[in-house]
Amino acid sequence: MASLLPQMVSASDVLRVLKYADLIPVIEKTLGDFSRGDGTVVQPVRTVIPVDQHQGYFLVKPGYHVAGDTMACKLLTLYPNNTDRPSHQASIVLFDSSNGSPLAVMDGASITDMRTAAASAAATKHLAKDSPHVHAILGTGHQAYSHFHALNHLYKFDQVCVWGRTPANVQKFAAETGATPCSTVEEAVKDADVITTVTMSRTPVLKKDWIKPGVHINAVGACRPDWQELDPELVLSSVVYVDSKEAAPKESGDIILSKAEVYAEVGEVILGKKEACKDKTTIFKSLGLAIEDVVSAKLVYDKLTSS
Ligand SMILES: NC(=O)C1=CN([C@@H]2O[C@H](COP(=O)(O)OP(=O)(O)OC[C@H]3O[C@@H](n4cnc5c(N)ncnc54)[C@H](O)[C@@H]3O)[C@@H](O)[C@H]2O)C=CC1
Ligand SMILES: O=C([O-])C1=[NH+]CCC1
Repeated sequence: MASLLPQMVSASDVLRVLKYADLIPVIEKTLGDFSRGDGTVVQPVRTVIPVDQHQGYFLVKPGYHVAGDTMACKLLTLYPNNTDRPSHQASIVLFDSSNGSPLAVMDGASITDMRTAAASAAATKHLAKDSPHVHAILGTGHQAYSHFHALNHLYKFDQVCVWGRTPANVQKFAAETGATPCSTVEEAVKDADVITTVTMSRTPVLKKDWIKPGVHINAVGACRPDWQELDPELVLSSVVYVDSKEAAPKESGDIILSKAEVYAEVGEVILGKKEACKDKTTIFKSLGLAIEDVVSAKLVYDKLTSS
């Protein structure tokens, strides 16, 4: 009988084999599969358990890609106040769906960083005006780095601007990436064609008056119903796309508190079922889909087992 012990896959294994050239098209297709609504993807809205006595959250995210016959579950902790370790830590268990055996336990933090940025890249491809020149990144944490690399994979920006609340981290990010350090949000976004918000803020950091109309915004932070990254006036004056129409009204403070209407899932645009309103300001409100973790884990597993 085959060994039932799953293979352990470290962050360095993930980073060695997972490349945006492979991942972005896989995530783009998966966002479309998710929005088909025909059972291709089976994925409940995630379970979030508040760990109040430590100001943390425990998230459980199972999913099954029926057409790809792939199933996995991500277990993620979100501890916003961590200082001696990352705010997001995770493991993904990939299963053999034909017999239920666990195939691998993978580092889920590295996969989360990359698959989230790949989803934003896919959304940007469909919702931003062609050939954007300037990308502004608000935040300097893990997602700031992954979004820098994923969007650079897609576009040759003339400039990437970065703002963060901690000046030393802005300088570090700029030195490591070549981005332009900015001391205010306004300075970072004023010429931007694409804006990515990847902060842990619970109150709006980006205002409507500071941006050029017609920009595309990847709103990646603020994953709790009472957390916001975007000024409600900005949300209400934009065309709002989400990853999941089921999750957004339950989880996104930017949508719930502004009372904005969701126009479509980005997957519906990818499928050609809904319009990409590129002449307007567009927002992709990303909350993160379990199925993104499932297909990314499968990609990692296939790469590792074929090499
Ligand atoms: N949509 C999705 O699929 C995912 C979303 N996220 C979210 O993206 C955001 C960034 O995640 P990571 O980069 O992994 O976190 P991180 O902990 O590595 O970085 C967080 C960044 O936010 C900044 N920050 C914290 N409080 C702030 C405030 N009040 N105002 C402005 N900046 C503030 C920190 O200085 C840091 O630059 C978080 O909100 C996280 O929950 C993370 C993973 C997946
Ligand atoms: O999808 C995900 O893994 C997360 N979304 C917000 C925090 C983590």
